[in-house]
Amino acid sequence: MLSGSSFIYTFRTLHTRLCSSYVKHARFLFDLKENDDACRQELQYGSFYLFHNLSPLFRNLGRSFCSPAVTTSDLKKILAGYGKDELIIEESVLIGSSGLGRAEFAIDLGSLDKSNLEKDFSGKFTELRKIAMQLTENELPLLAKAQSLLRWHADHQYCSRTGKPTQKNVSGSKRTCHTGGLIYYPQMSPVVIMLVSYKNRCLLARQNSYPAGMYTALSGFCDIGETLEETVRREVAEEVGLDVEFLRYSASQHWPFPNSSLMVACHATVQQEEISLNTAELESARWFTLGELEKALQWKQIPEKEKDGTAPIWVPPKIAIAHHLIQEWVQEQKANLQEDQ
Ligand SMILES: NC(=O)C1=CN([C@@H]2O[C@H](COP(=O)(O)OP(=O)(O)OC[C@H]3O[C@@H](n4cnc5c(N)ncnc54)[C@H](O)[C@@H]3O)[C@@H](O)[C@H]2O)C=CC1
Ligand SMILES: [Mg+2]
Repeated sequence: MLSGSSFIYTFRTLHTRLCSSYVKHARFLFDLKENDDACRQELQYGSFYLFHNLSPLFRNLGRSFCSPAVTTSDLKKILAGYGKDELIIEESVLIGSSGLGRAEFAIDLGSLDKSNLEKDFSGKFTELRKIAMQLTENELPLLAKAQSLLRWHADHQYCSRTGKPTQKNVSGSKRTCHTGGLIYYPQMSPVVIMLVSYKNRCLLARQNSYPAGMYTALSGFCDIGETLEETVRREVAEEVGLDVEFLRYSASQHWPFPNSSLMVACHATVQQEEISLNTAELESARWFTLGELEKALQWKQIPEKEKDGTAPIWVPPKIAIAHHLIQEWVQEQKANLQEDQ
């Protein structure tokens, strides 16, 4: 067993090692983002995640799926067959770096024939949303980032001031309108998601577009000029007519569906039970007990309807930050109950 001081030493050494590799990684990516020559050079040795009209390529591995990272030389060989090797520079975006310290890129090959590409790369281009629940915790954020960045470039081909085409830098971290001297950077919309609670129950809601039986935490886009705290208070007032008393930050998540949002998750308490539902926004909202939520969290896939046609209550899957908030609240309630015993 480690003594106190050697434990601290080991922890510090480990921490330093982790930090220095993290710092190296961050500086490496910073250089590639800012320096076109360095990024062009790295494009020779990187790996590529392939997309077709924003759908990533997947290979079926029997019980799971993976999105293969293709090397530059393999990609070059195949693109040369289409007479399109220049796409590597024109269309690639930098999305991260591998454990081996090589850059990772994403490229959308939407201008080429989809079924031929699927044969060439032995996979299928599949909508990310359809397959998201089957991906690992590392794979989904990387593909979500890649898809969001590729979508942003596809949607920002022209300058909104001059109407002239914009040019991507090599890494794809920005686009420039050289006529107007304007630079555009990829954007995410800030969204708050809050699990409102009152005493020992919490509030979940559903919109009529949600799948049957699914309830989730309240959420809403930030209006321009608002702080996150103001958005939480306004959205809760707008959607269910309650006044937030206390707010506690929990975590955040990049959410690519349907567009790139930065989800900021928190717990909020209110001092009033009576809900006044805004039916223009929500189909239903109600208070849930600990027992109901424990049950709702147990579903690993969308539950079948009951014989009488009613849908069991379920909550978003683990990939959604709403799941994390609900899970956190359940753990806290259980801990409170244990303390009271
Ligand atoms: N990852 C997660 O756990 C969850 C993610 N979400 C995401 O949060 C986002 C916001 O959810 P809602 O409650 O529907 O928002 P909301 O309550 O603000 O209502 C949506 C409406 O806000 C307006 N709006 C204002 N700014 C907008 C913008 N930048 N982009 C799009 N619409 C804008 C539109 O009229 C839209 O119909 C959605 O994209 C949804 O997918 C929602 C719940 C769970
Ligand atoms: Mg909302």
